[in-house]
Amino acid sequence: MKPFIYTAQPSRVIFGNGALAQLSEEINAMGAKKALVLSTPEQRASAQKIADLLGSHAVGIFDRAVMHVPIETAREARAVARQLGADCAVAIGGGSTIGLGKAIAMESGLPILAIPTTYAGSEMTPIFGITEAGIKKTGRDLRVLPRTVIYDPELSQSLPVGLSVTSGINAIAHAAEGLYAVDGNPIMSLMAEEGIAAISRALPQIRQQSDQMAARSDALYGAWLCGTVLGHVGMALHHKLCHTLGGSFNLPHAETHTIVLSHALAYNAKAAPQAMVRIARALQVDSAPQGIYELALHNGAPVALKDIGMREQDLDKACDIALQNQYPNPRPLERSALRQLLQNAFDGAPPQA
Ligand SMILES: NC(=O)C1=CN([C@@H]2O[C@H](COP(=O)(O)OP(=O)(O)OC[C@H]3O[C@@H](n4cnc5c(N)ncnc54)[C@H](OP(=O)(O)O)[C@@H]3O)[C@@H](O)[C@H]2O)C=CC1
Ligand SMILES: O=C(O)/C=C\C(=O)CC(=O)O
Repeated sequence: MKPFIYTAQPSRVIFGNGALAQLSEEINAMGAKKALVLSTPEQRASAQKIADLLGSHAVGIFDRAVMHVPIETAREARAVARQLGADCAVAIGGGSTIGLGKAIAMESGLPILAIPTTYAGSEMTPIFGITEAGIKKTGRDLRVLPRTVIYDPELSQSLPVGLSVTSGINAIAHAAEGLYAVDGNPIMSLMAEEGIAAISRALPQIRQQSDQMAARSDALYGAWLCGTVLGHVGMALHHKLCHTLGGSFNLPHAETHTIVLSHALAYNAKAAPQAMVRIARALQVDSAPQGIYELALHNGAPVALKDIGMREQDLDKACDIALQNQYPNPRPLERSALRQLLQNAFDGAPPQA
């Protein structure tokens, strides 16, 4: 066993069908009495349901969360929280809404209770992201780690199948990179392998029948595990590429992760053989990169960057940005191999080692 350091992060998880019924009890346990409920405009009805459940312990709803937390939205939400005297934020939705809660917490220290309905995993991490003047900055701060997380699979039943598949592969990406993280540890590796297995068996079932509760439960369980890995260990090439493509070329988050992952794993395969064995074992396939590619392909997810808005003439620029600011990665970053990786991802070609 290699030496390692493991620092557990404090968060309380309530998991199960109907777990939302415990919301008021959990808000009381946090010592909060004035919750500000957060959502996207489209999920306003869910936010209203939360406010109704909280009754006099809800002071308002802020329903303007959008992807990547623009600083203007963060400022607006912070001001509303202050005006209403909120003493906690309840975020229902995906990474965009939970990210807005984090932007409030970062300034005010308000505790967050998160109710995730996608598989992105932000609820389990102390990572925040804020976008200012077109540049997204991310960082880690324990103040933004949600205090309590309620995972209720019933709430994810309405997540469309396409989004469920790409969001699930977004979660798998956290676990896959966690398995070769420079600061990895055996606990996170156990969670990573179990998380990949749970999500990869759930996605084909969700595709067949999107409201199948056992599969929704497996997927959310996997998302919890994979999000925990993201929160505890450092990510590498795959996440860097996705942030570059999302941040500089405005590509959609989960779809970008879905397309890039098989290629990033192929790039790292020879340098991280143990991680590849564990990913393949979790997927029940022979090859980790090919297994991820087929998981996307067979479940109707996009496999080519050209199909989600990337322009071929921007691939060189994307490669240059991804090479800036060196970061730990199992295989050193080599320009020509990285450029080929991006070309393969652009074309939708199968991953090549
Ligand atoms: N800080 C961290 O640790 C992490 C941050 N992130 C960040 O989070 C964002 C991505 O998170 P992600 O969850 O993929 O994106 P969103 O939160 O934007 O959600 C993705 C989509 O899911 C839809 N959706 C969510 N819940 C439901 C539901 N119950 N029923 C129907 N549709 C639903 C949303 O619809 P609608 O718009 O209609 O609400 C939206 O179109 C990115 O900005 C990413 O950088 C991601 C992972 C970790
Ligand atoms: O960009 C952020 O807000 C922070 C982390 C992530 O998005 C993780 C990911 O790329 O899925």
